Amino acid sequence: MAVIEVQNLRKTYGDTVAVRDVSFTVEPGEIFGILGPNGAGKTTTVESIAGLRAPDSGTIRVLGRDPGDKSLRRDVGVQLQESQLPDKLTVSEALDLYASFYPEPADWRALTRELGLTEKLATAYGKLSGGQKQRLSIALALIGGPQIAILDELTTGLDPQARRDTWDLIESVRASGVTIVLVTHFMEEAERLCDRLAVIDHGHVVALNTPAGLIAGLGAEQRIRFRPSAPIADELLTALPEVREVRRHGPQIEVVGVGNLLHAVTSVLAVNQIIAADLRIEQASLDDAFVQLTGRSAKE
Ligand SMILES: Nc1ncnc2c1ncn2[C@@H]1O[C@H](COP(=O)(O)OP(=O)(O)OP(=O)(O)O)[C@@H](O)[C@H]1O
Repeated sequence: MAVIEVQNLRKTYGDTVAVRDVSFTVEPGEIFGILGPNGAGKTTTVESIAGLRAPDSGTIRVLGRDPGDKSLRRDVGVQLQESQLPDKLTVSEALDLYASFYPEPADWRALTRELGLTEKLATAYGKLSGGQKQRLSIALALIGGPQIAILDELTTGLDPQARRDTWDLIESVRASGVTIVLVTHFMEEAERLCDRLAVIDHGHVVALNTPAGLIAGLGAEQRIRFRPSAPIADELLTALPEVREVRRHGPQIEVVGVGNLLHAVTSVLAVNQIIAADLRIEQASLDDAFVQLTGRSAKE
């Protein structure tokens, strides 16, 4: 059974339609990504799932319950974009306070270790850097030992090393059985972490698939370049259904095509006892898929 079901969600703020018509389900134990350009409606969608916004229409079920159901506070951990704590509260005080809300809190010392916050336990919230505040808000989302964690712009403001550490943490949280909903605009993050992604644009789901499925759905061309160890006739390659074009660049051959191009080309070479030296492959990325779907780059 799906742990989150969103059906025809719609939410407006005055004249602004933030979410027009969004539907998707999240399965137990998956890392589900919500990807989209600025203002696409991602935060409004996850805030509605977290019970923080009342939809104008549509239905949401979280663990089979209404998002407003108080019993969900224990089961759903939320890290939102702009969580604010009192400036004078120290990191350890904040963790103690949040842990006290839950009957079986997670071991926050282990969490802070994984998040690189151990040295900041005595530091006041107001004195933390943006990245440290971000890491604390992730720890606070996980402290209740939730079944579902909703993380909005998880690694924004983190340096590349901290971002990678956070990815490792998210993977270990998932390995412990937690379902994760991740709002992101980092393609690398989406590709590395997410099992499935909903791409949201102008308040609609424009694609719903695995990262690999989104890329394959482009029907995008791939290019393979190599130097054959012996002469090869173009016809041997152009006869393959995957191959669209063969170009020659001096000793190098460039093959342009679709589908499982690499397998098709290397099989023909093997049959003809030709070795492909200096083989390079250029493939479409999730970024390409995103641009094709939304007409914009995620970084804009
Ligand atoms: N509280 C609010 N009052 C009025 N308009 C809002 C409010 N919150 C969001 N909006 C508007 O609703 C639309 C969707 O916003 P939302 O924050 O859900 O998008 P988003 O995809 O999360 O964007 P971002 O990536 O920039 O955070 C935007 O046009 C935004 O300006």
